[in-house]
Amino acid sequence: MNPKEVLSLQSMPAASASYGRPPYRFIDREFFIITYESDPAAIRQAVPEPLQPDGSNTVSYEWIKMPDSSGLGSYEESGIVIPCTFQGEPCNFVAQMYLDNAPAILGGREIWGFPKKWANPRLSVEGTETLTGTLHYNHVLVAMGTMPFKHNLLDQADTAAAIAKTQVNLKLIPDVDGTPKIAQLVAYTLENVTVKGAWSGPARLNLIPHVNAPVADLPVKAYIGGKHFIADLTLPYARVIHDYLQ
Ligand SMILES: CC(=O)CC(=O)O
Repeated sequence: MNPKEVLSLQSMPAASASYGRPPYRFIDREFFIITYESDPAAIRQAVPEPLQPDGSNTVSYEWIKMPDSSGLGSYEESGIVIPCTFQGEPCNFVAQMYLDNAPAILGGREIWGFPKKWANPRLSVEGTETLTGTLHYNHVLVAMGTMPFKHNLLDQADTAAAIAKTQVNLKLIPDVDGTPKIAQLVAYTLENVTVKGAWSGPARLNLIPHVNAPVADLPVKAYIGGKHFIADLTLPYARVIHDYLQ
């Protein structure tokens, strides 16, 4: 391999790329999102400056089922998103993410800086009527959410706008000597969103303390509600909005 060939490689390992080249198109991506009030001090601790929590004291706990994801495969994901502002503009900070697909973990961390760890999320309709999300970490249940199945229609244009809200990750990559090599806030905006169905309803969420999957560090104080929607969308490359090393 000559240097030009090295620089044209998609990703490690050189012998076989771990993930396809973005942008990634997701077909029938199914979301279950429970929004709740949490502890303002816990939210402030989880959000890296210069991002600011948006003052609502809310957190969204998510399950996402992705049966058809170009460049990645089929997988499920679960995690925590915190509504914030960056320089006064609204965005969502992705605080924790757990999933069961190696290409999506590797590509997600290496390109966008998603805070991804391996675990076993599941989104399903249990007992014919209850939309149910679970997250197991090392075979131990750490999160369970429930919502009635498709009770109230949600506006599809509002849902598409919510999906296209700017998302922000904290990308951290150490250098070979252990010092930070990359320390950035990275933003991206989902594109070409087509909402295929969207529903709302009451929801309940149980978060269980676990040191390696600390979802319960953002405790539930009061429920706001649940949303369930299915959409096609594209994840493009990202942009750096803040560099901690400059
Ligand atoms: C590649 C990705 O990071 C997309 C996702 O898993 O949400």
